[in-house]
Amino acid sequence: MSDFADAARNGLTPAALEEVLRQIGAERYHNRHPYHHRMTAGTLTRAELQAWALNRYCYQAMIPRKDATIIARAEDPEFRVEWRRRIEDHDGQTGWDGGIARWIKLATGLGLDEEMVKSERFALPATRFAVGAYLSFCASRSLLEAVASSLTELFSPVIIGERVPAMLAKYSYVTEDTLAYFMPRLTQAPRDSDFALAYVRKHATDPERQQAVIDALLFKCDILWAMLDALDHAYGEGGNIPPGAFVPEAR
Ligand SMILES: O=C(O)c1cc(C(=O)O)c2c(n1)C(=O)C(=O)c1cc(C(=O)O)[nH]c1-2
Repeated sequence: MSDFADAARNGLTPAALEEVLRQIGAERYHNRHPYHHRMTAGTLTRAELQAWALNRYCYQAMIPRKDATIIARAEDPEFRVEWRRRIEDHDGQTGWDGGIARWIKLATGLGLDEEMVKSERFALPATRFAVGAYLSFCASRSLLEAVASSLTELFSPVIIGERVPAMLAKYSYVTEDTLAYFMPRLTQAPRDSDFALAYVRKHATDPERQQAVIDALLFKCDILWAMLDALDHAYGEGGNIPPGAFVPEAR
């Protein structure tokens, strides 16, 4: 395992930088997390799947606000035109005909109450902190770091490809309709990450900026990892549900 602490020490070519970023994904993306492994093995309880959907809703709902923050900081109109498609993907044209609405469908398909999920009141404390940390990272760091932090999306088709077939095969109550969120992501995520990767390759021109990009991706992997750690701790066997967080009906 690498720590990537001084990976850009001597300066990297764009291709070498991309290689480091892909290595980070291979080593640290949340498809390596035990919670994900249990999901694809078919051994999560229905309560654990519900808790995952409920908590991930907070992440999904924050994404367009994060992207609006990035747009607000971008001076290049061509960049803004490209980036605003991300907001449309999640909000749709009416607010409730895009990705956020499809995530609600996933949550209700697993048996959760729509208003309860939307309220975000029953998410884990760590989910809230992780989501807030991602938002404030993108508001306070350089535009380059904010763009780089989205690069986990390079790897999301991999995790979606593991998750969707396994969920359909292993959980009798999960239907294709329930998982409709993920189909558009398979084309949206590569489109978005191709643009973000080209931007990073072009603008990370010295060792300091290259290291900042590397650290931004590490940070983002930590955000996603921390969210699954928190689910495991709360809802895994012998888990501790924090006061105020979602309590499944039958455990
Ligand atoms: O299903 C997943 O595991 C997964 C991961 C990620 C990611 O890697 O950040 C995103 C998504 N899904 C996703 O659906 C999504 O819209 C998204 C936006 C972003 C981002 O950082 O801007 N990541 C992700």
